[in-house]
Formats: sequence, C-alpha cells, structure tokens
Amino acid sequence: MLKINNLSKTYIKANKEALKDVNIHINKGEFTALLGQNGAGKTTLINILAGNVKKTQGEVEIGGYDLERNELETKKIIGIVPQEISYETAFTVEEILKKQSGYFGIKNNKEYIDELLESLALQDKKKAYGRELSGGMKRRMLIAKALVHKPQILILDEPTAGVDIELRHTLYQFLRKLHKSGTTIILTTHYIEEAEKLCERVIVINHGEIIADQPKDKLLKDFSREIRIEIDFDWEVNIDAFDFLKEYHPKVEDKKRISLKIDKNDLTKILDMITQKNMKFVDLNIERQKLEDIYLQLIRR
Ligand SMILES: Nc1ncnc2c1ncn2[C@@H]1O[C@H](COP(=O)(O)OP(=O)(O)OP(=O)(O)O)[C@@H](O)[C@H]1O
Repeated sequence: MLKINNLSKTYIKANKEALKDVNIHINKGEFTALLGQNGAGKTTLINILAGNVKKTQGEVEIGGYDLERNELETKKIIGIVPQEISYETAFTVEEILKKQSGYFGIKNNKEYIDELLESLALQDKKKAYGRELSGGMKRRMLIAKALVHKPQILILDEPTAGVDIELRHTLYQFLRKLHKSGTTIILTTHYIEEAEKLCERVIVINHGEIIADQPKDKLLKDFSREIRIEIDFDWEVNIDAFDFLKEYHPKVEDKKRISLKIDKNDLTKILDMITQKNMKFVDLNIERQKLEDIYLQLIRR
C-alpha cells in the first residue's frame, strides 16, 4: 500500500539531514505507530508524503503510484491530518468540509459529512466557524477534513496533542472503527500508551533513521524477557541478607519488600533459592515491560 525506499531528506539551508535512508513498507489495512522524539524526522516524512516537502533522494510509492510522477492519484489515496492547526477560520465546519470535498470533485456527500461529524462528536459544531472551535475540536475537524474523500490511507501527525482524555477516547474509538473498516492508518504520537492500545505495528525513528520496525506483539515479547519483580516478606528486610541474589540487583523498596531485575526464565530458580534460605515470603508482584519502557531503551541505545 505504501512503499518508501531509501528515502533521504536534507534541509539544505539549515544543513540538516532530517531523514537518512528510510525504508518502510506498509501493507493494506495495517495500523502502524510512528514513534520518535522531538525532531526525529516524523513530520518531515509525513510532509514528504503530503507533497509539502521535496525529498532529496529515494522513492515513494502510494497504492502503486509514484508520489512525484502521479501526484493527483496519490493525493486521492491518502488523507493527512497535519500537526499544525491552521485552516480557514472564516468558514463554517460544514463549508470547510464541502470545500475539501470539492477539491476531489466530490459532490452531494452531505450524508457522509454528517456521519463523519457524528463519529467525531462534532455534529453540533457543523455551523460553527473555524475560529470558534476549541483546540480539541479543531483537531477533530482536521481529521474529518482528511477523510472527506474516503482515503485508503490515513496519516495522523500527533492528533491527540492537547486533547483531553475523554475526547482522546472518542478518537480511539473512531480510529478503531476506521481500522476495522479496512483503512490503513499511520499514527504519530508522543503518548506511547496510545500506540500500545491501538496499533499493530511499531516503527521507531531516531535522528532520521529507522531504529525499530516490528509487530507490536513481537516487540513486547522480545523485550519482555527481562522483568522486575517485587517480593514481600513477613519480616523487615536487610539488603545484606540478599547478597546471594546480587546478580539480580536486589533493592529494598519498603521495610518488608525487595525488588529484583530478572530474566523471566529464572523466576522459579530464584524463588527456590529464597525458599532454601528459609526466607518466608508472603507476596510476589511481577511487572512486565510496557511499550513505553521498550521505546526508551531503543532510543537510548
Ligand atoms: N523546514 C525546515 N528547515 C530546516 N530544518 C528543518 C525544517 N523542518 C524540520 N527541520 C529539522 O529537521 C529535523 C526533523 O524535524 P521534524 O519536524 O521532522 O521532527 P519530528 O519528529 O516531527 O518532531 P516533533 O515530534 O517535535 O514534531 C529537526 O532537526 C528539525 O529542526
């Protein structure tokens, strides 16, 4: 559906290499998170796909069409929700969406526009002017705008930045529905939890380079061998008593609690070692890694 091959971008005046030999192949219907720190290159990549920034090198193919040679076709296939909120403030929401439909030669799509506004909880703002919308409403409005032509691929650049929790959940529901209906979705976000909840595949970009690209479940599984455990005893613990576990970095967490960092395959062995020392424990808590922990490990490598 989307093929990015050896893509590079250098902002000449700033002498900044924002993307370095990026290769990404996205299949139809995938829901992918594109993660990276501020300045990693996410928006540059999205702006290239949107045709707003010219690539320095490489090829981009969208739905089988070359991005530069078949600009019109590629624009029909993708819908982009930009990070920056700027659009016509002197038009109503309905007018903005009709105008956008017009760019694609679409007429008489009132019903679809209503459906979009309904799903995005914007129905009562249909007649409101752009300037009258709150930040969160503007973001949802931009999502509706990106979708009026029913694109096969939806790319969202931090759509939930500054959006309150309740609305974020409305958006999650909406994106899930869209994904189920077969739309290919690429989401950039700084809320890693959001990516963990919604996406099937995770791509991490760091200083313009792709440093991870894997199914989310595989990433979580590969990184989940190392776990942190907390063990509660019925006596006040002294760290010296745990010298026999020193390779697992024992730490006293509370009067009666210690924590260890272990490979999950060693769990039984460690519990046996503790039991053999006649150290009675009363509770055990296992903490698995979240996508956020894995992400931080990846970008710190
Ligand atoms: N128009 C431009 N001219 C010069 N340098 C730019 C331009 N746009 C972006 N850059 C630089 O390119 C790098 C990548 O920026 P980009 O906006 O793509 O990052 P990002 O991953 O989207 O960051 P954020 O999460 O903050 O939105 C940064 O170092 C940035 O300063």
